[in-house]
Amino acid sequence: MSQTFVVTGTDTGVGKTVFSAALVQALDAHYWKPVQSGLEEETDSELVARLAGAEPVRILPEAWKLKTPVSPHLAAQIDGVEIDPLALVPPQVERPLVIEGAGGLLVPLTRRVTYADIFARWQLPTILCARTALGTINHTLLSLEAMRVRKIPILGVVFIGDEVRDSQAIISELGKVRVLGRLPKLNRLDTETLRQAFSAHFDLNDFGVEEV
Ligand SMILES: Nc1ncnc2c1ncn2[C@@H]1O[C@H](COP(=O)(O)OP(=O)(O)OP(=O)(O)O)[C@@H](O)[C@H]1O
Ligand SMILES: C[C@H](N)[C@H](N)CCCCCC(=O)O
Ligand SMILES: [Mg+2]
Repeated sequence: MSQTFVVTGTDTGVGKTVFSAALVQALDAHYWKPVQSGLEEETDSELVARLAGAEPVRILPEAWKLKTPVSPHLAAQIDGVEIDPLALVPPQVERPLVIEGAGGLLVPLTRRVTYADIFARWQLPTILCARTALGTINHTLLSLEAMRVRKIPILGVVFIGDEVRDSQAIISELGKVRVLGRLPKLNRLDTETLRQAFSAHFDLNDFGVEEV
């Protein structure tokens, strides 16, 4: 069976979806956003489809699509529904699968359960997306601690942003974590620039693919 990866982050807006699109494109993978909160603008699934050039069959339907761009637990309450954490089971698919959480690690899906609890149950290789900007050392090390205390399998950290060499190094050293690569901020964000950036900054061997 092909490999499934979970993409989480140190915060909302760090670049999980853009990195997910790059990985989906590189692995010719499926993408799944179990819970989408905020439907006014382009959804994460739509962004991945567009940036990865993925045909519709590769984009798996969200389990919950919630109107308001807030924490999933509140977005569900506003829509008069409740997210059932036990219903969040990674689909069995032939291709590799990239699953994106929402916001950062400890984002609540209900008033009792956070995404970290789900990732701990899934026991899948989990990628932590982090900014390179000031503040990321604390956010990233805290997120790694939260992952380790729950025994969430950590594949590594992906930095998103301009290079900040010492922040990246101290996170790797103190966090005792592999840096999978850094996705630069792209002035023009499209399928081709994303493909080139991923190819230049990441090694497919780190994602279980033998590079030929
Ligand atoms: N490498 C990049 N180059 C250029 N723009 C980027 C890059 N990564 C992210 N962005 C931009 O930053 C914003 C946030 O990115 P993204 O939607 O991927 O964050 P996220 O972590 O998935 O957020 P959410 O928690 O809402 O899912 C978007 O406008 C996106 O276009
Ligand atoms: C709406 C946003 N785009 C994400 N889908 C949800 C982010 C939840 C963040 C909750 C919080 O950490 O305060
Ligand atoms: Mg996203």
